[in-house]
Amino acid sequence: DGPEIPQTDPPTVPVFKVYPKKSFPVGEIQEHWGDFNTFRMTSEEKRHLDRLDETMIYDLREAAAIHKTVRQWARPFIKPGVPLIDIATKIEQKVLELLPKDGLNKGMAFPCGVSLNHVAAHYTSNPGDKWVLGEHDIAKIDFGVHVNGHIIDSAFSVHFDSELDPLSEAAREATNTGVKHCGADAYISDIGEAIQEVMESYEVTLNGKTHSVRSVRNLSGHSVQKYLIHAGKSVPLVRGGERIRMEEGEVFAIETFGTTGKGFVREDLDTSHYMRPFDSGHVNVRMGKARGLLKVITENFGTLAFARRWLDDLGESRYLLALKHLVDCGAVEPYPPLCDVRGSFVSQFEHTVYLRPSHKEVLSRGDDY
Ligand SMILES: O=S(=O)(c1cccs1)N(Cc1ccc(F)cc1)Cc1ncn[nH]1
Ligand SMILES: [Mn+2]
Ligand SMILES: [Mn+2]
Ligand SMILES: [Mn+2]
Repeated sequence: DGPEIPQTDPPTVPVFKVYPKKSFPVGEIQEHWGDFNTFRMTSEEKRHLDRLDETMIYDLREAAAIHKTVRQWARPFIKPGVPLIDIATKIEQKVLELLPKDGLNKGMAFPCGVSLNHVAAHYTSNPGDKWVLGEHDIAKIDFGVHVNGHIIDSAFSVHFDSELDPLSEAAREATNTGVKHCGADAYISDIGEAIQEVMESYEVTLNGKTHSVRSVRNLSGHSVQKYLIHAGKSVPLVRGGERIRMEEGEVFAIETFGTTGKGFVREDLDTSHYMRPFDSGHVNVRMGKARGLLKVITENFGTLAFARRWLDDLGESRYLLALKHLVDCGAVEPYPPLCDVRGSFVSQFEHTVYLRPSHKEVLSRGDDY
């Protein structure tokens, strides 16, 4: 590591050169939820355990520093009249510049989603998408950054009509409540209940009609592991979840979605997000072009999610039939946009939280959200 290099405006210096010897900013430290956890804040043994996983915490903080730098830089051009494809590609390109991109060691963990209005998640422009952000829209900007497979998954909502303020505020506060209720040994069902209570305490009036904000009941936060964006535990947004506990050492993406619609999302519109199953092992694909495409996907994305347009960036063309074949034979999983009813509006905020032995660290906390 040479001497630290000050970040430029606009940011162009890879973040590991700005912070020498892994002195990346520390995320927001919170105590674990529950008075059954007070022993953690004091015990020497727990602080000792904190120090054991140095590489992971530094990788997460580096990825978080990049997420925060990029979303601050991007905010001025997330405005009405800007094509959605430009928002997604500019954010992705800036992430790759600040890492910098290094094969499967440093990169995007999944595509930059730009989901509008009743579309809650998993929408990003496919090649040729001409859609433009509108002044009455609410956009969910959701992107992932990883360093050595350690993923920061964080998202925020952008809107322009002040009528939508309570809808955005509801998700922001519900997510912060979820984050606050995280802790080693905390029940994920208790978190869901706390989230729903805050979310549904908000109401929003649109075109003279007042709605109580609802939690989307079939979306959830999720545990995260190395190179695996959803690691098996889901954190519900409503009461009545399973009595499953969070555990020390786990990383969670805590995300909440508020809606003026049904509070239930279905898959709709064209798929743009894809990901190989983590446990897929070797799949023998008969169709030649599909076999070649699977090789490109495995080499460039591994078990991380990718966008259809990223295949074009790699020089692939006329790949849709081969991609469909890979989906049909289970070699690649599609993640279509998740939509509430048309005409409804959905908001989202998301943070990545690390349950360290002595404290929890809200890695993606910035001074924006
Ligand atoms: O809805 S999920 O599939 C999920 C699975 C189990 C519990 S939540 N998903 C993980 C994911 C899947 C595919 C992607 F391309 C990107 C992410 C949550 C999420 N999407 C965006 N941010 N966080
Ligand atoms: Mn403390
Ligand atoms: Mn996300
Ligand atoms: Mn997530």
